[in-house]
Amino acid sequence: MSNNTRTIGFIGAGNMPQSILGGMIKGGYPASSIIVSNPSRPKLDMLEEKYGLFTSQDNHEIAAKSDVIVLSVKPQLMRDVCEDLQKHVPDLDKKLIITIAAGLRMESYYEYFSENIALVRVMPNTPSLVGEGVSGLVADSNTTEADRDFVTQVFDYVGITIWLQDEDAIDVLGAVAGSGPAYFFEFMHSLQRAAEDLGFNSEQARAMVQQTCLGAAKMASESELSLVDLRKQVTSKGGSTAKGVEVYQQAELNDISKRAVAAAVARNQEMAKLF
Ligand SMILES: NC(=O)C1=CN([C@@H]2O[C@H](COP(=O)(O)OP(=O)(O)OC[C@H]3O[C@@H](n4cnc5c(N)ncnc54)[C@H](OP(=O)(O)O)[C@@H]3O)[C@@H](O)[C@H]2O)C=CC1
Ligand SMILES: O=C(O)[C@@H]1CCC=N1
Repeated sequence: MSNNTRTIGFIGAGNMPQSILGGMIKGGYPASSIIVSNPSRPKLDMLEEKYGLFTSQDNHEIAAKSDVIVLSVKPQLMRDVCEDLQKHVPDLDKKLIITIAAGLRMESYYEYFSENIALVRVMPNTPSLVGEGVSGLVADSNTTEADRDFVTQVFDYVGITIWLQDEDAIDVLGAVAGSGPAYFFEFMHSLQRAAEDLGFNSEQARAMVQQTCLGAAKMASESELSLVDLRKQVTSKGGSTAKGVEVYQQAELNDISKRAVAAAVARNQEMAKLF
């Protein structure tokens, strides 16, 4: 990729930017072109030590040094952080701005900065750290094709990229894939606890759950069969799996997933109005 390396500066060093930049470096993006700011030192010290990144507690310094700024703070802090950058950092409309915040609409960023910024909204997820992320992307009309190619390349390093037509779709992708790892961890933990209740120690219980999950995900991604057919392959007629699956079906798993996604979409829409 490196015919297209730009200095990329993360504003905020929390879980999500750590997953993205860790995955980028693993994938071969030069660590010397990744810089990070954060108010407190511990995460910055870790990033310096682990990857040799340039870091600063000063958002202005990182934004000024960047060709591409990745806004990586919580939605409720975004207005303050952006308005402060707008006041102190020159030429923001000559840089590419990426935001990974959930919910907040592009029109909010035009309000914080100006309507001239080139903006891409990305909704990533934490498996980016291990190169298995999902990133939904929407760009505004101020971005160039080269900008969009750059963003695709960056997020291809950390998983799959899905360009979307509009911001409503990014809210839905966020509620399925952005939040999704938490749903799977919740489910895996419940299965772990079920094994523990029946006598397994937590180490064995976790090992069998996580390996089963990994195996199932790998089969799903390598198979041409539908998820329903893959499930049927495990479910012997008159056997034990049918009994277990029946319990999930009777508990209306489809409805539970539908309600979970709808609740997360609603919160994204709410955050767009609140902050
Ligand atoms: N986590 C996830 O799975 C996903 C998160 N996102 C989005 O990513 C964004 C970041 O989330 P996440 O990384 O999980 O959050 P975290 O809570 O892990 O991290 C937030 C970070 O922001 C830092 N911070 C606080 N104030 C400022 C400031 N004024 N300037 C710069 N940095 C600041 C905090 O620093 P300190 O430690 O010093 O307080 C902290 O390191 C959010 O907008 C979220 O919507 C999107 C998709 C998935
Ligand atoms: O919980 C959140 O708001 C963020 C967005 C998707 C995952 N984490």
